[in-house]
This record gives sequence, structure tokens and C-alpha cells, in this order.
Amino acid sequence: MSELSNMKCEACRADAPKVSDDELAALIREIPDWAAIVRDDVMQLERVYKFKNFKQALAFTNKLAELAEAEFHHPGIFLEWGKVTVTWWTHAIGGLHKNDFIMAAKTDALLSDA
Ligand SMILES: C[C@H](O)[C@H](O)[C@H]1CNC2=NC(N)=NC(=O)C2=N1
Repeated sequence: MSELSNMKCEACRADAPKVSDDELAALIREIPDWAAIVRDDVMQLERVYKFKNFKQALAFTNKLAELAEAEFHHPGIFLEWGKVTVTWWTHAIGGLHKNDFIMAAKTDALLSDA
């Protein structure tokens, strides 16, 4: 588990810088199951989680929602039977901030929670 999962998000500010190419290259290596994609001109982190059924996918979704509220940083969540697609980016800057990598690592850590 990456050290990122033990960090706290900083407040989202509109003037915060997006991660640089070098920062992106270093940070993405810490969350190897995530992809950095560009959607509607916005760089985002995305991962698909697989589950046995809808009930388990929903339970994970609810845990993620609690995490987002606790950190006041919110993902895109697409819930389907047996699948949850999670997308992280920072709306305030229209791209990726270190917060997004922290939250992706924290999202992964939810899987190991009981
Ligand atoms: C008003 C604004 O949406 C809030 O300050 C927070 C809430 N959660 C957020 N979540 C994400 N992913 N990006 C934001 O910029 C963001 N801003």
C-alpha cells in the first residue's frame, strides 16, 4: 500500500497548480492499478473495481462516499452490477492535483478494510 493512502488532502483552491509531467510520472507509479486518462480535455485518474454482485458493488460505493465526505474531495462513481468505475480529478483546477492520487490510494485501501 502506497504512503499516499496515509496522507490527507489539502483544501481545493482554484489557483492550485496541476501536477507537472514529472510529478504525474512519479505519482502514477505509486498507484499502478490506475490509469491517467483525458476526458473532455480534463486529465483524470480512473480504475474499474470488480465485485461478485450489485450488493457488494453498492457497499463499496457507500464506503467510498463516506471517504469522500470525510476528505471533502469527491470522485466520479459509475455503479453497475459487479462493477464500480471510480474517477478522480480536481474540479477546481480542471485537472489532476496530488489530492487525486492520495484519494486513489485511499480508495484502494477500502478494499482491504473489513
Ligand atoms: C465547492 C467545491 O466543489 C468544493 O470545495 C470541493 C468539493 N469536492 C471536490 N471534489 C473534487 N474532486 N474536486 C473539487 O474541486 C472539489 N471541491
